[in-house]
Amino acid sequence: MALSYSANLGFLWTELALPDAVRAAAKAGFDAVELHWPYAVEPSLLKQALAESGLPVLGLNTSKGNVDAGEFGLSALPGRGDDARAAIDQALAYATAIGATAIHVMAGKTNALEARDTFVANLRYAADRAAPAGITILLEPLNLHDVPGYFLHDNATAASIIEEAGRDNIRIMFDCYHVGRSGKSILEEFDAHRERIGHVQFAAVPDRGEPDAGEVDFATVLPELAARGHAGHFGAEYKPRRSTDEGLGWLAAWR
Ligand SMILES: O=C(O)C(=O)[C@H](O)CO
Ligand SMILES: [Mg+2]
Repeated sequence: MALSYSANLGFLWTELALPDAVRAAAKAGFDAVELHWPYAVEPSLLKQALAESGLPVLGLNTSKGNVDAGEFGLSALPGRGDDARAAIDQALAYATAIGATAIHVMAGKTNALEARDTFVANLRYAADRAAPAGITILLEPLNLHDVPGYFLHDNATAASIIEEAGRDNIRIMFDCYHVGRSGKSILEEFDAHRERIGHVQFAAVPDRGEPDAGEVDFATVLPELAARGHAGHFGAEYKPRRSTDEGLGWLAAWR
């Protein structure tokens, strides 16, 4: 079975302007692109590059908030409802302008008692506004080594939050790197939450470099995830050890 790969342009070709990174991903043979925080780029420039390349754009993230204050997302932060909803509106407007099909609503760093209720309310807000445009809302557990204090750090919690939110267009962004870095089995976690998974990402564990090195044998794990039911793209969200182009041997080898 041929797998489809998406280039995460938050990490790949970061030396290029975003529209040129889209062109580089197409030239390298990727099937799609996905973004982190594209907001500084005029959407029409991105749209033009996407149209030229013929690649779909899968998703983007809501704003991190006040980075200088250490924020990494807003949607689970009690008392920040206006900012969280503004970030969701911004993401929806940008996604609609470029034709992106999903938005990762970032929870943020908090251990407040009201965090879960706050996150559920903001996810419902996002899902209800995204539904008419056919956009999926993603939530992503991040490992606590990389993002200490992040509210959402395991798939079981993500699944129960989705259940509680009660909207059909909310899914888990299943990042194999975060699962592996948390010391869990990628296949077992995938099986446990398969019905709720909307997108899959990957990178070497534990260094987050190219996926053809490290503790996880992605050359067999990714086809196994496809065989177990993942029909979508696999998002290459890794930090190249040297240049992006020098590290693309895996893409040709796994085709
Ligand atoms: O860090 C990740 O794994 C992500 O996918 C997010 O977009 C946040 O950086
Ligand atoms: Mg990820």
